[in-house]
Order: sequence, then C-alpha cells, then structure tokens
Amino acid sequence: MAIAGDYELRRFRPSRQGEEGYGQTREWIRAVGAGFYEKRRPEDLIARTAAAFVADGRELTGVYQPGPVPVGTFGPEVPVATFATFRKTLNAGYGALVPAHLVTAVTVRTSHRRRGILRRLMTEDLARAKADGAPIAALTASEASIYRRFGFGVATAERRVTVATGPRFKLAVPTDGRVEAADPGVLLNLAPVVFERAHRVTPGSIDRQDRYRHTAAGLWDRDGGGEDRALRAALHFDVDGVPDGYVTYAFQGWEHEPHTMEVRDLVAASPEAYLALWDFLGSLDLVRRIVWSEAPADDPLAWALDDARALRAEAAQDMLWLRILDVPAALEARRYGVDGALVLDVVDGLGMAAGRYRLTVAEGVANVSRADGETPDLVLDAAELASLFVGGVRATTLREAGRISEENPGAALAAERLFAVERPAHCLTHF
Ligand SMILES: CC(=O)SCCNC(=O)CCNC(=O)[C@H](O)C(C)(C)COP(=O)(O)OP(=O)(O)OC[C@H]1O[C@@H](n2cnc3c(N)ncnc32)[C@H](O)[C@@H]1OP(=O)(O)O
Repeated sequence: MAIAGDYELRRFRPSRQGEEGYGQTREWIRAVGAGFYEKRRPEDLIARTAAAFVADGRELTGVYQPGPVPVGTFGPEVPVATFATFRKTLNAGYGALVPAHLVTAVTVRTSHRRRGILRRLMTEDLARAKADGAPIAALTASEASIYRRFGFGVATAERRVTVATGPRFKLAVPTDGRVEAADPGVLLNLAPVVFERAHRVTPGSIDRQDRYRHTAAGLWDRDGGGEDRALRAALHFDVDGVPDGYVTYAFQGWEHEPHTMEVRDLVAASPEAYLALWDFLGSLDLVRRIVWSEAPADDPLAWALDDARALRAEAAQDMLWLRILDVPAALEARRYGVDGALVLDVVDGLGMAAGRYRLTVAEGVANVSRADGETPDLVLDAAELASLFVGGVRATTLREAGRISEENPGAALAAERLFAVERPAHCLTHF
C-alpha cells in the first residue's frame, strides 16, 4: 500500500528467532531502538524482544522505502517508520475490565519526519480498531504534544516522589500482613499473578505486556542489555499468607548523598499491601532517601505519613492516554457508583466518536442512546471524554480549564460524580 511520500506499508505478526519472517521482525526491532535513541541491542536481546512480542500478540507495522536507497544508508529492508498494536484490558472502574487497543513503538526516522507518516498510520489504525469492535484505544506518550490531535486525552497521571527515610519516616497508621525480602527471580512467574490481582482492583490500570515479568525478575536491565544485577525485591503477604504485593528496587551507590534507593516497580493489590511495602522501604538501613518515578498522582502515602513533608513530589505528568472509538460501547462497558443522566455532545476531529448521546445510569449500569434532537448538558471533545473515562480527572477541573463547555449549570459536577471511581485511578503499565 502506498503512503504519503510513496512509501510502502507492511503489517505483519512478529516471528521468533529461527522462524520464517524473523529477519523482518529483527530489522523492525532495531528500527524502534534507533527511533528512541536506545543503545544498539545485542542479537540475543533482539531475539528475546521478538519472543516477548509474540507472547503479547502484537501486530507490527513497518513503513518501507520501495525504491533504491542512497549507497551506505540503511537498506530498504529497514523500516523508516514503526507502529505496533496489541490488546489488553483496561480497568474502567468498579472492576469492569474493558478491552483496549494499545498503540506503541511509534517511530519515524528523522529524515522522513513531518511528511504525514504518523498521521496516516494513526488514522488508519484507529479506524481498523473501531471496525474490529474495540471500544477504546490507549497509549503512553513520549511527548504530551503529539496525540491530542488524534482524539487522545490524558486519563491518569504519575509523579516522581522523593521520600526521606530514617528517623523522619514513620507511618501514622498500622500496616498488616508481612513483608519479606526475596530473590527477584521469583517474580518471573509471581509478578504477573500479583499484578493481575492489583489490576482487577485499580481503576486506570492496563494489563501488562510480557516484558514486565522479565524486568521484575532482573533478567533484562533497563537498557535491555542483560541481567540487572543491582535489582533487589521484597514481597508482601496478606494476612492469609498469600502474596499480594511486591517491590523491586536498586541502590544508587555509596557516592550518592544522601544514600538513595530507587524503586523500580511497586505493585500492590490492596492499600494495606501498598503501605506495608512503603513501611519496608522506609526501614531499610543505611538509606536516607527513596525515589520513585511512577508514584500515583493521588498518593495515600502522603496522608499515611506522620510527617507528610517527608514526601516531596514533582508535578504530576500525563501517563495513560485514552481514545474513545465507540461512545456507546465504551460508556456501557464501564460501571458507575451513582445513578444519573447526561446528554453529551461529543466533538471529534476524526469523526469516530462525534455525535450527541444520552448517557443514563441505573443501578450502576449505563445505557447510551443517540440524542440528536436533545439539548446537551455538556459539549466536549472526544479527548476530554477519554480523560473522564476512568475518573482520573475531575470534570469541574476540565470545565475551569475551558476544555468542557457546560450548557446546563451543574452538569460538570454531575459528570464528575457519575464518572467517579472507587479508588484513585492509576496506571502502572508503560507501553
Ligand atoms: C505511543 C508512542 O509510541 S509515543 C512515541 C512517539 N515517538 C517518538 O517520540 C520518537 C521520536 N519522534 C518520532 O519518531 C516522530 O517525530 C513522530 C512519530 C513523533 C511524528 O512522526 P511524523 O511522521 O513526523 O508525524 P506527522 O508528519 O504525521 O505529523 C502529524 C501531526 O503531528 C504533529 N507532530 C508530529 N510530531 C510532533 C511532536 N513531536 N510534537 C508536536 N507535534 C507533532 C505534526 O506537526 C502534524 O500535525 P498536523 O497534522 O496537525 O499538521
């Protein structure tokens, strides 16, 4: 298929090393690494990455130069652009797991940028996903300025926290269960089990791709180079002795003052497990500071600490971006804590979600119908509807930001109540 600038677009399933098609997969993986300025991956890591892509059920798209290329540059077998998708569930509140179409590995080679390749890839892909019945698409972005034009809105945020430990660290509340240090290797099989429990009770959570269990187990370091020998782990066991949380962490070295431990991953299936794991981190000897880049924007730790100023946080940043592909399917797939009704006028530059809809919630279950002749309560872009979807952003905040237009006084507050979820929304899956 020709694409802007006379390129050829190929969609394919990844192959494992030794299987037919592996060469194409290998070049595609190398192109993604180049697009994100990663270190060149050794062959064995490319093979493991390919195997993880197969496990995820990914579909890969490459954009290729069809004709001869200048001598000495990458050959025509190396894609100038990459794009991948796979399906996972999104926790949309009150335990409702909604199938989500995940977009990832979007790169366009520098010398081929700003010719419309991304626009073509994204608009075609979203249309295919909608035709295939996916109610919602999701991504995590390298820059916050790219994806709103395609109808994506920020649904959850994360922030980097620095927590003073030693004598300043004291929880004002008791914890329960038990935390024990463990070999990270156990997480190769245990991390997905614990994550699944956490995923089911955390609005905004996206189920994880295969790579996560390898990094949790210390088998892939962050550069993807090999074993992560700095990694340590601890497990939380609930009162029945069942593991329901884990943390992986790495010491930053004696030369860093104050001595700092970096949390790499912290997954907890209950608020008790979350605080108990923090209590464990706070009690590590010889350490005066814990840092974590993926902490929830709305963090119970800040409220559980005796000295709340022991926690310092940077400004929250966008984390999960969602894109409503089918308004009735998406809104009916989630669950609601209160009943109510709203007429929403959805504006969508790509047309997919555009229209006027009546959302009626009874006993927590939504019914959505077209409301073409009715007066809307709220006028909003598809991106803002996506932002409201897992309750991670308040509708009144979006109204005050000028992003939602309230046609009926009080409608933004009504929407905020309707879309509220049972726990703070947070996504721990970067993809
Ligand atoms: C989900 C993920 O994988 S996030 C990772 C995204 N990838 C990266 O950050 C890697 C480095 N960057 C790149 O590879 C490329 O610059 C991309 C993929 C971001 C953009 O690809 P391009 O083919 O140049 O984009 P394209 O020409 O289709 O532009 C589409 C629109 O997005 C805009 N745009 C593209 N990149 C950016 C950007 N970084 N910031 C703001 N706007 C952007 C363009 O101006 C254009 O706007 P318009 O259609 O409204 O006029």
